[in-house]
Amino acid sequence: MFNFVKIETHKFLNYYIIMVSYKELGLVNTREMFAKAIKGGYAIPAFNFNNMEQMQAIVQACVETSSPVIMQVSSGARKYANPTILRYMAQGAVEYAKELGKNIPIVLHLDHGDTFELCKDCVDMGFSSVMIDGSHLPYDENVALTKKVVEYAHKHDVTVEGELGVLAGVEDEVSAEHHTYTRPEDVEDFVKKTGVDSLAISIGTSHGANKFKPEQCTRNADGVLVPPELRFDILEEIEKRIPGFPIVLHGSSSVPQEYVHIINTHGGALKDAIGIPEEQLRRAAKSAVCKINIDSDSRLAMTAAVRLVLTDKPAEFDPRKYLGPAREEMKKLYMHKCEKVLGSAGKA
Ligand SMILES: O=C(CO)COP(=O)(O)O
Ligand SMILES: O=C[C@H](O)COP(=O)(O)O
Ligand SMILES: [Zn+2]
Ligand SMILES: [Zn+2]
Repeated sequence: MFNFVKIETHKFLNYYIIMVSYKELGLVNTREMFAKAIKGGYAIPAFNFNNMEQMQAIVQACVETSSPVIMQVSSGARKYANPTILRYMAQGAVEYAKELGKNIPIVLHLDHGDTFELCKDCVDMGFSSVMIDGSHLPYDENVALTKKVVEYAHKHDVTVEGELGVLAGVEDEVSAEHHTYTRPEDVEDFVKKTGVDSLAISIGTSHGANKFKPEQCTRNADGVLVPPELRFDILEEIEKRIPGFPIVLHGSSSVPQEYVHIINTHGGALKDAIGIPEEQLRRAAKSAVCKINIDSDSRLAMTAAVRLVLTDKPAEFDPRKYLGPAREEMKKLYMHKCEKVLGSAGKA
């Protein structure tokens, strides 16, 4: 019934873990989801989670809006929450969605996998999708590593996301104004040689809450900072070279200024927090972009809600009294993304 994987960690002692297929957990891979999203002109939300409140908020929001969803975990999340606990949380998410009355398609995805071993571990533990991010490597090494992951993952019907081009910002230790945009002339070769199911590209987004410096922005009539536009010309060129191929956008938080304001007026100190305007994400979602990654906005929603409660009710010390409102705020944010930005609402 069970498949055991032997992990040799010691000369004399062998450890075994139970291999699970994501299908046994009620999860789905991204194949059908992406095909429908490209045809329908919308994008699937890929929300990161690290804890129970985020998981619950994602499921509640996607059930209520009837949206398919990709729940993703980074290696940092695996370290923070423990890999086994996260896997059971994803399984719990599937059961929770049913309990809430809707069997929405849920993908459990590894975000920014950096080694073959990590990706293999996730496939063996029941992930239905993995990202191998070789974007920082020389091109040929990125191809070789990605191909190796694809070969293993596809044996288990797990889909794979690769990446070409370097996102500026925290991830790659390059400063916010330096991007290495994806070279459209590489994408066809990369997709053909590796067999990946989707491709993350770099067209001006970046990770975190400081995506642009104020000097890179202009001001609109209301005095609000407007960042430079994403490189839609590169996206269009990529679409021409690999028509209908699923494209992924990382670093797509919008950094809602309401949250930044609440945080900064309740003891916080966020400086120059600027994100991707929603209008540009709406435009991207209509194209071959079929997965949009959002993590920072959820962190901002949670932090704003917690700061509000702790400032306004300094005698409060029951975590449920601040994590509960934080969960409610994240749910509102996720619903907004599905309904008003990505267009995934009603597509489950
Ligand atoms: O790309 C992301 C996760 O892989 C998240 O991006 P943000 O930091 O813009 O939310
Ligand atoms: O891509 C980065 C994601 O936002 C995950 O971030 P993390 O590595 O801090 O968990
Ligand atoms: Zn990357
Ligand atoms: Zn990312």
